[in-house]
Amino acid sequence: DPSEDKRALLEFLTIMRPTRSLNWNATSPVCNIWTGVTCNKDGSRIIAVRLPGVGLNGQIPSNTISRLSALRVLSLRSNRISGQFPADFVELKDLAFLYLQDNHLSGPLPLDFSVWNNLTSVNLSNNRFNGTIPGSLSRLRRIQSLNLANNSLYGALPDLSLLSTLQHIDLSNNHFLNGDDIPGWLRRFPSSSYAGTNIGVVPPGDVSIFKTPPVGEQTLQKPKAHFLGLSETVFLLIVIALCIVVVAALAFVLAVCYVRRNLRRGDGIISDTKLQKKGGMSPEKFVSRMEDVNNRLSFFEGCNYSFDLEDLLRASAEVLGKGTFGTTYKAVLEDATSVAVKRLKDVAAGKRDFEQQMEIIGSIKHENVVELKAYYYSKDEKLMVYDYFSQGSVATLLHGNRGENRIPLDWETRMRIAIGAAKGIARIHKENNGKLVHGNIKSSNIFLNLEHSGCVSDLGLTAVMSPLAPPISRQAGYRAPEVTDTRKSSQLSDVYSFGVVLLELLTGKSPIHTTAGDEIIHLVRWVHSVVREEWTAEVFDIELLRYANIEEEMVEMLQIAMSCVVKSADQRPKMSDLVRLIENVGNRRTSIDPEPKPKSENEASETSTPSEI
Ligand SMILES: Nc1ncnc2c1ncn2[C@@H]1O[C@H](COP(=O)(O)OP(=O)(O)OP(=O)(O)O)[C@@H](O)[C@H]1O
Repeated sequence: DPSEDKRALLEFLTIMRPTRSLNWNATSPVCNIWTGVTCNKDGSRIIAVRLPGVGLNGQIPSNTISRLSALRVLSLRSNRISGQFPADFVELKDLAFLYLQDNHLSGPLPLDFSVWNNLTSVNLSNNRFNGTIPGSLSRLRRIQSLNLANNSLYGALPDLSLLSTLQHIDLSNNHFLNGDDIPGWLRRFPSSSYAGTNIGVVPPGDVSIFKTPPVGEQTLQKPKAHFLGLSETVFLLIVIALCIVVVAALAFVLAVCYVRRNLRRGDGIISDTKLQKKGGMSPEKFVSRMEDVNNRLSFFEGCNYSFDLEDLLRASAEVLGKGTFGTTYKAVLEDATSVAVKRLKDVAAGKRDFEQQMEIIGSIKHENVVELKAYYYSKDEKLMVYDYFSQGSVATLLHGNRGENRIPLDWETRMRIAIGAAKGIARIHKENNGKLVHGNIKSSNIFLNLEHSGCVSDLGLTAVMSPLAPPISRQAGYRAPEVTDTRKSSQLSDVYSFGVVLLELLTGKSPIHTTAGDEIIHLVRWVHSVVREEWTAEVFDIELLRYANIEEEMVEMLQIAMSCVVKSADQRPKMSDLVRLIENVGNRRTSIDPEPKPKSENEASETSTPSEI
């Protein structure tokens, strides 16, 4: 028996107190009996410890695991391990596989990865790590898989171009990772591996060109930076206009000097009036010309905004993100009003059809549908204006900031999001004689209204977009199977996407995420497989395990979600039925226990699995 390794693990066990029995007994032989432990051939050392989802709690005590100096595999995934990355893991020099995903680890990543030069696969996803990604990762010459998704890492990416063995990387949903361009080495991986980051996205900041940009730096060469700069055509027009004004002013000054000189000489030929007629356009005329070229913003009835296109052009703008249909900006107007402006790309509809669709969308006034306030259509630009939601979307609330300052989304709020979104979508489905399709339901298109209820946005755009536009991978996790085949969305495909959002609320996982084998998988498929194999609490978001008396509701909601994501569209429930079903789950609770309370420490560690209910 590896007695020294055994002692180290027993010390680890005493402090971590797993909720599942591991059969780790001081008197029993480690190599044959102890759950999750593997020894080398002669039984002299422990080489693998695999303890996924066994209810380990708290910080890994120092000088315990680190004493297993022959360890090659360490999997402590899906527990409730907190604290920083254990500094003494540097002692584990032979480590090749490290799985610490789905825990509550925080703080920076280890600075020097080169101490583990055998590392082949690292998964630290779904934790609360923050700080930058260390450049020392580039020295892992055997690394095949690196997963840092769903943390709060920020800053610039190090150059990992030397990692020729790397086959899989996932950096997604580290919202503050940035970089103007996608580095060459990252381009060989699918875009889902850096979705939800700012890599390749214009950095947030003031990008309005109408605030006298330094020409040549932020103007024509960098079309991305122009947004509210609108199109290059409009921008060019303004530059030309300014040039003509300057030339006209110069001509005016020269002419005045010339006339004055002549007058002084007593031989004045041209009067001031003549000069003005000759001098071409005055600046005022330019403004009115511009107004002719640009249509105005079309506001919907009841909208209390008083700005116009010019105000919007002058506003400072910040990129919120790039989506399927274009880029969304936060624009702050001179009176400090903030609005969200969606700048559409690949619009196929002509002006008339576009306006008709906008009228349908803008006519929906419902507390669970984000109101379209205004739109703009010109040959080069198509804009949509909404209220700005400063809290961010449900996607941000669920998967965003997982660091120290994270505010967990409690069960009550998740239920309100689900009911609100269901009502909003049901309302949309009634529009246009019951034919309107949302077409893009996902958690980044759901916000919280003033009552903290779900509120859906970004509807009805598939109808005006080019069907030839390339499918966006970020939509993939939400797309019903029939939409992948036919590229046509329907109300029943909306139900499928809504089911995925429900699964997101229940599991806390993104629709495309990584699992134990470090393979990118589909949330729907993952939930199906877990439910098929065993009803484990692993399906539910660890954050939800803090709340008492919600297991039954979670299971009911899981069943509702599963009914939405069935393959065959006609077996899915209608949105109106879903509203009733979800309300029933919520109502039953409010009549028993109005506010689910966080559990006491003991209760939390004894959480029953759905099969035990
Ligand atoms: N009204 C709004 N207030 C605050 N943030 C918004 C608003 N509308 C959109 N956003 C955020 O801006 C970002 C980009 O949104 P956008 O709708 O362009 O793309 P998306 O939601 O990621 O994808 P898609 O285009 O498929 O909907 C998202 O993070 C979204 O949540």
